[in-house]
Amino acid sequence: MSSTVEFKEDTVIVVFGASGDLAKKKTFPALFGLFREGLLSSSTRIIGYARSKLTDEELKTRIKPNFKTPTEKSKAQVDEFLKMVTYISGPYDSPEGFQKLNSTIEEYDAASKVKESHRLFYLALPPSVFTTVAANLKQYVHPGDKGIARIVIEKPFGHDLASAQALQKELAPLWSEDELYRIDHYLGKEMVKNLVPFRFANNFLSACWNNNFIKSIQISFKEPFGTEGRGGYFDSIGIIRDVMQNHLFQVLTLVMMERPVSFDAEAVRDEKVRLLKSIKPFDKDNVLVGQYTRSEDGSKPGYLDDETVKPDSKCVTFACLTLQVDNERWQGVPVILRAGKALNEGKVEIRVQFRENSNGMFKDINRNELVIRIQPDEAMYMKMNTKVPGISNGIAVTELDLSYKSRYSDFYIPEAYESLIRDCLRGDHSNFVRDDELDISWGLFTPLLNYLEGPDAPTPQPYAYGSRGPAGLTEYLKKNGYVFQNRKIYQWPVTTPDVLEQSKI
Ligand SMILES: NC(=O)C1=CN([C@@H]2O[C@H](COP(=O)(O)OP(=O)(O)OC[C@H]3O[C@@H](n4cnc5c(N)ncnc54)[C@H](OP(=O)(O)O)[C@@H]3O)[C@@H](O)[C@H]2O)C=CC1
Ligand SMILES: O=C1O[C@H](COP(=O)(O)O)[C@@H](O)[C@H](O)[C@H]1O
Repeated sequence: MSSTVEFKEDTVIVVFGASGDLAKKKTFPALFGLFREGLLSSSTRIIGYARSKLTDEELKTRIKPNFKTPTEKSKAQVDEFLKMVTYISGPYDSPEGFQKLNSTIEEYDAASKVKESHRLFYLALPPSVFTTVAANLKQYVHPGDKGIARIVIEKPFGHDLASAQALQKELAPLWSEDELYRIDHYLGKEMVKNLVPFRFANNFLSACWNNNFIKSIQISFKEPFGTEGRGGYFDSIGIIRDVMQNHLFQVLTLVMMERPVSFDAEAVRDEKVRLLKSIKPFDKDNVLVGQYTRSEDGSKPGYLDDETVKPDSKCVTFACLTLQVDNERWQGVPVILRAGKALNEGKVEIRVQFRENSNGMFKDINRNELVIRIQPDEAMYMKMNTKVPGISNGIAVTELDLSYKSRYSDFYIPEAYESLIRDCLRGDHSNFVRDDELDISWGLFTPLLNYLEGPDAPTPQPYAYGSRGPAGLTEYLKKNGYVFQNRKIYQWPVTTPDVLEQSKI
């Protein structure tokens, strides 16, 4: 059966791990969001499944507070949506619950007289039970030739190359790649989804998107909070596994891949894989790692203050890596990946710096820089050198600015999970991770992680909670090709004459 069949009326969605945090904070609110926007049919049946003994009403009470209800109409939609939700309590590792689930779905299908059963299984579960649940679902709840089943799994897809391959080996005989949807929620973010159209639908960009014009690329993830409350969990993971190997690498492939032959999911993913294959092994001597300490004012704890963390932990909560893509388009362009927790702000952005203007008529002219802000407040701005307005002949830095808040104030931008669940219902794999992407990215990260977690690991540089990162950061960025713009001649949002006056030809 075709993988691109769209699931519409009478679809059954089962959320495993329904009693957990992810389901409560992301999965159910996303389903409600789709319903609210008219993108989920009211004949959909949603079944929560978990081990906890809960009634339908208890599940509903638990999930409801996280629903977004911006209008009076949407408040009224909550009860309507909750009528679609029921709960089954059952084990993950034995047949009973799965058999009950199957008979419940069969009853729904019979009542709605469906010709073909459409079942979406969402595993909001820890990796320790992924394969057990996947196996039981395949055996007891898959509709076989009576319908189509899709299964969504959440990261982590392994801890290193060997475990990722082992997970894949267990899943592959059960669920075909066509049925499997590996979520990386960054692929559902508006600005990330925009990368392909932005890059390939603008001819001027295509012409300069290469090493003849681009000097460096930086992809940066900053979070203003630490691991408070989940340090024990984070300790064996670290920031590189947590956000770089997955989220930032997904962004990187979309920024740097070649033009796919079409929007077809496999065409896009083939190009991502080709790009990944061109990345050179990381240079372990060109890595900056850090771990946060107590904030300067003492109000926020250091990483090691968490009792669930080993007192001598070398866990990396901040990392900066520089990689090279060894192909004709990108040879010689450093790509800096930067990620950290407990920093001075929350921000995820891509910065593309262009080569300096070679014309000698200007002095100290700034590089053009394209900033694509993924969050908060989606925006794209291109820093340009222009004449100071008025009588002056000075050159000033200003920006061509696309701020979504003002340009698209009336548009509804879905949450990442809404967008991805919708893609899954439509049978569109473009924004999901394919198995071979994992092999290559883990193949690149595993030697680096082995080094950082091995006997010769460098001690992470301390940085205070709430700072920009370790002291060596600015130097590191400079050494690897990112030039910090001259702040004296650039102000946002208002550029006043006295600022502009500072730069003259
Ligand atoms: N459409 C919009 O919303 C627009 C908003 N703006 C806003 O204007 C402000 C300025 O924007 P922008 O010029 O892009 O600059 P940013 O303040 O975002 O910083 C530019 C870059 O320089 C780095 N940096 C910051 N301080 C230093 C330092 N002391 N030494 C070395 N590197 C440093 C930043 O790293 P790090 O992140 O670590 O600080 C970042 O990579 C921002 O608040 C931006 O959001 C500008 C244009 C359009
Ligand atoms: O996967 C993860 O992502 C979040 C950041 O997601 P965002 O959508 O809020 O940017 C991060 O906090 C978490 O540690 C990580 O596991």
